[in-house]
Amino acid sequence: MPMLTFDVTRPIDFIGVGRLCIDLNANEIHRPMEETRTFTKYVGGSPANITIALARLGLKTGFIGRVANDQHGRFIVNYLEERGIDTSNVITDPSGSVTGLAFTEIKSPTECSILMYRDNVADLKLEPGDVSEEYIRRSKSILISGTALARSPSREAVFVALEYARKHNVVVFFDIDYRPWTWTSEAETGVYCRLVAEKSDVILGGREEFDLLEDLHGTGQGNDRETADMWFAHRAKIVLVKHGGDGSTAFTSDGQIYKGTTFPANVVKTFGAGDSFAGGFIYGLMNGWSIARSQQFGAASASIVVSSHSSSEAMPTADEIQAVIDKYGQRES
Ligand SMILES: Nc1ncnc2c1ncn2[C@@H]1O[C@H](COP(=O)(O)OP(=O)(O)OP(=O)(O)O)[C@@H](O)[C@H]1O
Ligand SMILES: O=C(O)C[C@@H](O)[C@H](O)C(=O)CO
Repeated sequence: MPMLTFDVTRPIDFIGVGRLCIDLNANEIHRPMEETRTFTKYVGGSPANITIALARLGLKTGFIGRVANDQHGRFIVNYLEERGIDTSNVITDPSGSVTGLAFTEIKSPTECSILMYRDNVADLKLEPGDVSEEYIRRSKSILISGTALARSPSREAVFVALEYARKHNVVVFFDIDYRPWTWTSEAETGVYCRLVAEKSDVILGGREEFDLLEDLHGTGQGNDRETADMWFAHRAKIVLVKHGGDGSTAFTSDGQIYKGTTFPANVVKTFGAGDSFAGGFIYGLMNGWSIARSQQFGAASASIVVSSHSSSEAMPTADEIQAVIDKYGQRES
């Protein structure tokens, strides 16, 4: 198995980069948004959720991002601090931007959708000058979310973070995290995500997301093996393709394939699955576990989060995840 090398002398385990937002999850589940009256507020944004997952698992985490200078921005920073996430590199944007909102509709356990409000959002105001080389140099790993590439100056800030990560041997996780709201076109998404994928050590995405990087327009028609080989020709050591309720497939640059199964869940909603999976999977890799065990840990974590109302708030502890694995057995295929 190709090992990722995490520098154990670094004081920070993991830094999330990009989106800090608010999720407003429908309280009246099994109803369309048109009939939904009340929502519960949680911290959201995929890289925020993954960082919260890893903090919950006990890693030393930090974040690089911008929040709006409003009550929601302060809610987010306070929440991260309560969770033990270092916010010294979270900047309050002074430009009058707003906090990104994700309204979630839970029509049925399988029919969920997200409605995002992302005009003039603070997270995309992140500037290259906000990214501290010293901060990144102190971390073992960083996570880039594809959505942070959707607009300048956040796009340039991501490339600066990548340069520092490469320079200081910081492991780069890239989650394609495609959200159509913030991009101008699929071609634009493909171009910028490819540039980051080429420089990343571990790439995570759904089949449709990888298709966008291969000019297949998110059809779900691409071939996982060919996808993996495309990125192994660059820098990647692990390519993980997520397949929803069908599990995931991990490819490693030494030619191995690992099929990850799912754990039983009382599904409330499907969103949050990818972020909780990523948290558990990254945690396993950072502990030096096998790919199969890391995938299993991610899948068990996801089974807990899809059975809950929130994404961030529901991120489980290592004991809670292990209890699921113990209950249902190893479920490796
Ligand atoms: N219905 C489910 N029941 C149990 N586990 C699930 C279910 N859906 C997803 N998972 C687990 O979560 C992992 C990631 O899910 P998925 O492929 O849906 O990610 P995603 O598309 O990034 O999710 P999201 O909806 O959060 O964007 C899967 O590989 C699986 O282990
Ligand atoms: O990533 C977002 O901005 C929304 C998330 O916080 C939400 O919980 C979700 O979609 C998770 O998949």
